[in-house]
Amino acid sequence: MNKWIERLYAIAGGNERMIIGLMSGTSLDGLDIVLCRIIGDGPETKLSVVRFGTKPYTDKFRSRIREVFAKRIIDQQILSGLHAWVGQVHGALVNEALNEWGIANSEIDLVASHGQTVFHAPQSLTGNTDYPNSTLQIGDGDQLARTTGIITVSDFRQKHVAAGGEGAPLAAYGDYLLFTTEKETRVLLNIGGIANFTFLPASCSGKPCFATDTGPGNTLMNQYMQQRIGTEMDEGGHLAAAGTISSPLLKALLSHGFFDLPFPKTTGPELFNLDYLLAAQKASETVELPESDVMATLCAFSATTIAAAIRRTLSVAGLPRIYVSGGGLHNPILMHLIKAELLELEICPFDELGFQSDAKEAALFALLANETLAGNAAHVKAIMNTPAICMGKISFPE
Ligand SMILES: Nc1ncnc2c1ncn2[C@@H]1O[C@H](COP(=O)(O)OP(=O)(O)OP(=O)(O)O)[C@@H](O)[C@H]1O
Ligand SMILES: CC(=O)N[C@H]1[C@@H]2OC[C@@H](O2)[C@@H](O)[C@@H]1O[C@H](C)C(=O)O
Repeated sequence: MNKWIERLYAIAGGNERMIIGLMSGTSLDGLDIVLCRIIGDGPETKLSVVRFGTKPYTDKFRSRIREVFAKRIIDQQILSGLHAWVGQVHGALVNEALNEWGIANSEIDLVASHGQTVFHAPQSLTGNTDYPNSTLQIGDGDQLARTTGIITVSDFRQKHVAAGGEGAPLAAYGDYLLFTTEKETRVLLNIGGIANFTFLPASCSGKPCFATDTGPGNTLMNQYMQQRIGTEMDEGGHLAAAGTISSPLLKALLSHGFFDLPFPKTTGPELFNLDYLLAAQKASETVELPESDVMATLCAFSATTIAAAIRRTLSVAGLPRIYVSGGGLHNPILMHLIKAELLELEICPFDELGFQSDAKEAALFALLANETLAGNAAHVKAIMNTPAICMGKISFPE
């Protein structure tokens, strides 16, 4: 028998696994690397974070990804090269982290890698029913397995798409296993480039959980800052704080049909980008607005759409408590606007749940890999309202 299949068989048959989860988000700040000890599986899962770190990307990495990121027309030679190169870079960063932590690669059972999303194309975005929903993550799992010598599970979103989903959000599964309680209805809001939340009704209510994107989180604000000011982000929301919200521009930004779609739904910077902003500015005759007013309006756009989406859950299972993670939590203007729109709800940082929020998304992919090894397709079906599936593709080092 192939010795790696034998090893995989032994890992799958055990009750405790050391799994490294990797997440690379749309903000391109770095690779989140979390080492999890996972005991059990399914509803019995116990996950603890052994180590966590974010390995910052170089400017070269960022600019190479931005050559293809969310663009419809690109150089295929570059995309092909990036797929392999990102796998190598991620593998090298895992090796570096393990080395710094004083942990041998041979102590790790699996790497669970999300990869880097470069294009997300649900039919709701493309309007083209000749093709199924699709989504593309690069950073090849074989490269990771070769570079680290560790069995790698990657490309999780494709099975969800193949089963009729949009490939996202996948967070609901891990959120449900780790953070559902009997009495408290919770909304786990993550404000990354795109904002999304998992609705977790108190288990005593018997209502189903679900996860959905709400629209832009930080992506539009970041893109505008990068183009107009030359900085990665509006640190502390200072520029937005200096401006005034433009009602006509906000109204034009809010007019897209995405916001009326039922849950669950997904989106990305393929829609929410500077062309989208310019079209809204033209439609509302606000092309000449000062930069601070545009930033104040973009901040209000994210806050309004996040709050409106959460408001739609309020009738389902009592008033939820909102736990916020993602970089948007560090933008005081954005948080102030969200709180102002949801005055009756308690809104607190996700870390209050006793779990480091920056490590959460990477840990969720470790957990999905754990389920794939355990063969818990039926749990996925029950929790995520999909057909019975196990997600991810398995790569051996040899
Ligand atoms: N101090 C701050 N002030 C303002 N904004 C901030 C601050 N810190 C982080 N952010 C915002 O959060 C972003 C990073 O968020 P995060 O790391 O959650 O994104 P991501 O994981 O790449 O996104 P996604 O979840 O969509 O893939 C930054 O690019 C910035 O827009
Ligand atoms: C296609 C894609 O990469 N989507 C990401 C992105 O980042 C936030 C939001 O958009 C969410 O839908 C998803 O990530 C999380 C981890 C998810 O799948 O749950």
